[in-house]
Amino acid sequence: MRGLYVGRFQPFHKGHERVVDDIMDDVDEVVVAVGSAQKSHTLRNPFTAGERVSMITKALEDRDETVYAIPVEDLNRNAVWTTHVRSMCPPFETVYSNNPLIVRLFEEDDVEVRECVLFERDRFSGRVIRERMRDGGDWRALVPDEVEKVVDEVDGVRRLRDLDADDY
Ligand SMILES: Nc1ncnc2c1ncn2[C@@H]1O[C@H](COP(=O)(O)OP(=O)(O)OP(=O)(O)O)[C@@H](O)[C@H]1O
Ligand SMILES: NC(=O)c1ccc[n+]([C@@H]2O[C@H](COP(=O)(O)O)[C@@H](O)[C@H]2O)c1
Repeated sequence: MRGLYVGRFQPFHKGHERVVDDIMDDVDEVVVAVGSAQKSHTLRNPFTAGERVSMITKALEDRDETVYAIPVEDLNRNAVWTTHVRSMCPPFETVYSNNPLIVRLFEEDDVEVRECVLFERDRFSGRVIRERMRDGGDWRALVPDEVEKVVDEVDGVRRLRDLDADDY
């Protein structure tokens, strides 16, 4: 059985890692859909799809279960987005999400949706991490070591600081 977990993962953090580990208790393989794949180089979406795939693949490579990290671009038609996701991913039976739109779209498609338990959401949040990167706070403690390496490899903190605040 495969489970689908959708997010933007800007960046992939320890809260996401915990969710994937919880999903692995339920299913044999996890499909991580890297949403808004076309977006990068903005304050809300600083990292490319390839960089996010690299973060997820490396952070989870020591797990026994197979993880597929698949970029999925946004579509200007919510009504057919689930079909679009299916067309990009290996078959899955269950979706894990707290995003109300995603829950609704998959439930209308008769797919079982399960809630993700939030893990220290006040710290483990993409927004908090991006703000710390910009402001010089300690973001490194909030992401897996492998994600820290990918951010450093692409000089991600400097990229974020150079971005225009109006892009958020
Ligand atoms: N700390 C966390 N614990 C458990 N689930 C989380 C946590 N943070 C995010 N999630 C869940 O992971 C999914 C994907 O999250 P997403 O990529 O939007 O990260 P985020 O931290 O919410 O980022 P942002 O602050 O940029 O919106 C969502 O369903 C979200 O609810
Ligand atoms: N019509 C669409 O393209 C559509 C619909 C629902 C969710 N999504 C995407 O799913 C992802 C959900 O992730 P977040 O939980 O980070 O918002 C985002 O990338 C969002 O753009 C896209």
